[in-house]
Amino acid sequence: MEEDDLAKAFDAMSFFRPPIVRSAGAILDRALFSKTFPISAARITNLKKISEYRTKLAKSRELLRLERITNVQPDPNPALAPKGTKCLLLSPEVKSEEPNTWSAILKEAVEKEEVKVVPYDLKLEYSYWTYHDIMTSILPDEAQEEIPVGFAIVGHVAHLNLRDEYLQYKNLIAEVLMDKNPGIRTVVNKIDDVGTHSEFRTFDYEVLAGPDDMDVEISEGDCIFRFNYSKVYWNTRLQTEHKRLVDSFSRGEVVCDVMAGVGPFAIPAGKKGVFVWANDLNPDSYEAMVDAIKRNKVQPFVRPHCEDGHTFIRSAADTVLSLASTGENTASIPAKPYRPKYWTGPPPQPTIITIPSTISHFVMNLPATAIDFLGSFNGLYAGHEDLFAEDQGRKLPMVHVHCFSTKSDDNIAECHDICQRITEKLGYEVHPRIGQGRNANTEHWEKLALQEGEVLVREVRDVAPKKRMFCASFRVPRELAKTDESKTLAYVAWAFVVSRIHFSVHLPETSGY
Ligand SMILES: C[S@@+](CC[C@H](N)C(=O)[O-])C[C@H]1O[C@@H](n2cnc3c(N)ncnc32)[C@H](O)[C@@H]1O
Repeated sequence: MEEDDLAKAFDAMSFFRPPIVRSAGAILDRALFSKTFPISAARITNLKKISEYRTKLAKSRELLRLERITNVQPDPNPALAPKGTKCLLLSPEVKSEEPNTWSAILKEAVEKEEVKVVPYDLKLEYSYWTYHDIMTSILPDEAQEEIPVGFAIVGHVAHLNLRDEYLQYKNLIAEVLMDKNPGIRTVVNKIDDVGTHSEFRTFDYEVLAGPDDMDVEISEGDCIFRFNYSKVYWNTRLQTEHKRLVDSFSRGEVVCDVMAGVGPFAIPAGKKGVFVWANDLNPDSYEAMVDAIKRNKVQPFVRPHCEDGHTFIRSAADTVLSLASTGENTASIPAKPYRPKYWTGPPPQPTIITIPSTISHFVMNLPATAIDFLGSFNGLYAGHEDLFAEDQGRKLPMVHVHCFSTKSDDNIAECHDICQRITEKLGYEVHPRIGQGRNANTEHWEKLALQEGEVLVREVRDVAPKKRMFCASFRVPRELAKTDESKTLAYVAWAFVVSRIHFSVHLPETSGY
């Protein structure tokens, strides 16, 4: 857009403003938002010339350019409109009574009697204005600076987290939000911090508009999930993290999702042919995950569990290992029902896939406390060390543990903080991966070739002004997988004492963090 074009667009924006209706706190009266703007229109006498004049008047920049309003309208004259006469809406600068405001193009068209410039009343109603327009018009001056715009949409539910100063307008905000987002039927406001309500990371809420119906259906990662949003954890903002980890798993691997929720890692992973041992302690999450497994037809790949993550880490490793001994280490994938019309051969056979005997990845997304679960990896494969002997070509599992830390520009202090916490809980000293870019591509763990004790700390998202969520990935150390727990407990106690006396980490000058 040219500079004066921009200026014109800006003028039009400031000309077409909704009426000021300072009724915050009161009932939303939609009728008060109707406003008539006296502008002009070019009546086109010959219908066939509409498109020609539309182009010409656009060129002379006299055509009205207003979002969501088409500039070809029925003629304002009630006698002509039914006959199909059309007009082109003009910019507010073009006045029907003042030919000196017309361009040469317009003047010439009028002289040729192909166009007549007539007054036009453009009526804009409540339905025209955006959420932001309406809130600007309703809220008092002191509340204009940060009009609430951020909310999560989970199915038909809009989830607000209003700041205290906006609570007095909460019902108005909710009503307008619902009016302006046709897919939203219920608006709720969070009334405490996630996690304070329950260990299952659910939240207390208040319904601001619509029915108290929290049964939602959502789609993520090409999968459908149905759950009650008040009973289970769901966060739309984790979509990228879910996809990132799922993309990094390979078909045919075994993944253990220790805190799986309703399955946003597990179900899409299953859909891509990854075997998933998926667990959540919350019975409602477990139920929703069972439903999602059926709904998305991933039964051969995803096995749901409902137990404490501390014990699940070990029981999952043991179960996967014992499958071969009981002959249950295969999955049967039904053949696709489609067959060519004249097929006379035998029905297509299911595909049988062998499930590996060891787990390739553990996912632990419970950022507030997941690091505390790391002790369970001690002795994970004690007595089965030969499984990971050099000649077996098998790697110890990767652990992807989510956690919170502080926020900084380079994440260096945070990487060390996270590694120190992992060291303490694991009973094995780990350190940040050196020379790794802050947000390294993790699609191929093999290519990253993490060394034993190296941790790749990846930023996930900011959760508060001073708090960031991370995902720390590392391979279970060989020593640790075979260590018996009594030795580890002694190490943890020793590490704890040492960390209280002195703990310092030096970052090599070449660090790429
Ligand atoms: C932050 S949510 C993450 C859920 C899911 N992975 C996701 O990405 O949406 C953490 C989950 O851990 C579950 N949880 C809490 N304590 C647990 C425990 N001791 N063992 C297993 N799961 C637990 C909660 O019920 C919740 O579903």
